[in-house]
Amino acid sequence: MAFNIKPIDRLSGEKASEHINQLTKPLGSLGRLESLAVQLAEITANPFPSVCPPGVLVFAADHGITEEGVSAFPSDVTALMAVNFSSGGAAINVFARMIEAQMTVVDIGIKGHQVFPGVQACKIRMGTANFVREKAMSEYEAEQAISTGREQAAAMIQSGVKCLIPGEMGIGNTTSSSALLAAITGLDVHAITGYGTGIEEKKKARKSELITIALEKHRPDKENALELLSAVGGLEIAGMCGAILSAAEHRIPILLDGFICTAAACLAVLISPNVRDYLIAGHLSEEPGHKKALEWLGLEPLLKLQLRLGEGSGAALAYPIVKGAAKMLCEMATFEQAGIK
Ligand SMILES: O=C(O)c1ccc[n+]([C@@H]2O[C@H](COP(=O)([O-])O)[C@@H](O)[C@H]2O)c1
Ligand SMILES: Cc1cc2nc[nH]c2cc1C
Repeated sequence: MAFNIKPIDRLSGEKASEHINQLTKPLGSLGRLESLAVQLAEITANPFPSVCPPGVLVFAADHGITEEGVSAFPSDVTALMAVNFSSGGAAINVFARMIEAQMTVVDIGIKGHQVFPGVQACKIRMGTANFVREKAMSEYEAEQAISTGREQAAAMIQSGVKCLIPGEMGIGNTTSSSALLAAITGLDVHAITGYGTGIEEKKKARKSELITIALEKHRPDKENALELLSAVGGLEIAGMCGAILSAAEHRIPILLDGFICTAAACLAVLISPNVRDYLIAGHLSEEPGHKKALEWLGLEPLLKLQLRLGEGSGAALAYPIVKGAAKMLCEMATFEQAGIK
């Protein structure tokens, strides 16, 4: 599993930066939009980048750990939401239409034999195993899920997508993401574990306890993404990790969503550290571990809207800001063009 991710192109960034300084506005007056535009130039190796059209790629899978009562919802909701994605009624369908995004939904490990119309059928297995009892999946399955994500993103990019928005759906996946991040960052499990879909205090305490037990049991190497995914991961998290790596390989910016998506990005950075510079944090989720994950990556979120939905929703909402940064760089007049001395 080799990924060829080049460093971002500083020269294109410098050219973009010089151009921004000649545009008809006080120097630096577009604030973070300016550094974002420079980052887009560096990612794409083009001083005049475009992020249109965006592509939303949603991975859905189930989690064996739900047997332990770690979510406010039963795991059947993952399949029910896959049907909702098919019929266009989920929040991400609405936001994807709003930003004129291409959208693909991938069943990478939903429990059961149901086939979802319009959803890519790429099941690696029928949900993960309960990771407090046994490993969530084999390293081979983790690798297969990463490859699936890579292929799905490559297909989207092939069809013209210029900005990747990875999304997910998976009841129980905040437990998996907290376990992954506790292992990666070495931070206290309690500080990284939250209410997910909205569990009560007692359930949250049990959730932290289960994560601690699982990490003690499997002791994954904190720098080995495959070991981490195999021990306490999720199939949709592995899929997003592969999609993120693929976008970086193709010099396509990646707009991150919430907690689970950011956990996948941390794994991608473990696999190939250059990925970090291709990431843009769309928003800050209510899940407390998200702030820690963004700090680990060194990223500052664009929006803070108290979202905790997932699906790629927060990233889709942040997309117009990213598009605004690229459009400003490409379309504003310079002082010379406008005849202003
Ligand atoms: O994106 C986030 O930050 C986020 C935070 C909390 C929950 N979620 C979504 O809720 C589900 C996981 O929550 P839970 O409580 O079942 O672990 C999953 O489908 C995620 O998409 C997503
Ligand atoms: C209804 C519902 C929709 C979701 N979308 C992402 N995670 C979700 C969790 C639930 C429970």
